[in-house]
Amino acid sequence: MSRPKVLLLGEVKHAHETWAAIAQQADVIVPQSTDRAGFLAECRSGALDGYICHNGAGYDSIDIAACTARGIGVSHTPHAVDDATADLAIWLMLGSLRNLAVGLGSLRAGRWRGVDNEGKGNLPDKGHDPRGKTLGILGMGGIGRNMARKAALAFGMKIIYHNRTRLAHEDEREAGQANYVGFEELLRESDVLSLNLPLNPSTKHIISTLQLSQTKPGVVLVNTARGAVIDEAALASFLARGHVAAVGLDVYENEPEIHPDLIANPRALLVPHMGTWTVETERAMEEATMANVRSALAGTGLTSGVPEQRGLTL
Ligand SMILES: O=CC(=O)O
Repeated sequence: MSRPKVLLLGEVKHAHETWAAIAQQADVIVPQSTDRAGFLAECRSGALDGYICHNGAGYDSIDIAACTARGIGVSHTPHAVDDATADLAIWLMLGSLRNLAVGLGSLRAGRWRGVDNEGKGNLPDKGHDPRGKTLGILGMGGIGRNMARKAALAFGMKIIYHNRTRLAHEDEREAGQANYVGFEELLRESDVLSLNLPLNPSTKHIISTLQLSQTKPGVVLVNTARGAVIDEAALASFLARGHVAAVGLDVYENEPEIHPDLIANPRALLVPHMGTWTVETERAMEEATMANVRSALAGTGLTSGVPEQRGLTL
């Protein structure tokens, strides 16, 4: 029997031993093409068949329906990213509540807290403490729950959430005594609104003009999920008008482009998609990806297949 083939896209940065074990079992193919057409031709030559093991929690870059139709199983790395992404969401939340983007930017421009040596300029608005505020979480998967727990335990926040399905009582308790609410109530009641849901056709622009107009004046918005769950132009306009007091963003609709009004707005705390950018988390993600590769090679399917394919034999 011929050896299975494993196509490697990108490079292994941490999990070298696991990768070496895979290379003993399978022929590793590293694509040589430098453009899309060439790459597709290489895939057609037989390398891509069977499984796609994606190194990432979000898999909006993969057409799952097309894969399912062709019998291709797809995996992702859901749990490995939870801590690091939730940590960044907390950081963005605290930084936005405290108007830190203003201070960070002005300090480097030689203006202490926004004011230069001659006293010109404006002090940033005073920030707000998280304690006692309501954190609304849209999307209560692993990252949402992790953030909820930290926000409740460490910062004394009250947690409400909306999700496609309500969590079990025990899971709500562990997620900082989170209270399930309807979508509109979430918009109305949140002092901080954090987006922690996957991007797919039904969540694209789930936050747009209508939804933003239902939020509390002075709301703080945090997004570590995917840029396109928010209508970025609508967000920039609500921020410019001050209805949204501040935003903390790690993700954007057209990365690496960012809406110019967000770049220009000192109340936008902006990070270039670094939610999982830690040594430990990158390693855990690679290991999770390779666990899927090894399980597929062993003929036992995927260890963390995407939810859309749950129950299918692929
Ligand atoms: O954005 C990061 C991921 O989807 O894992």
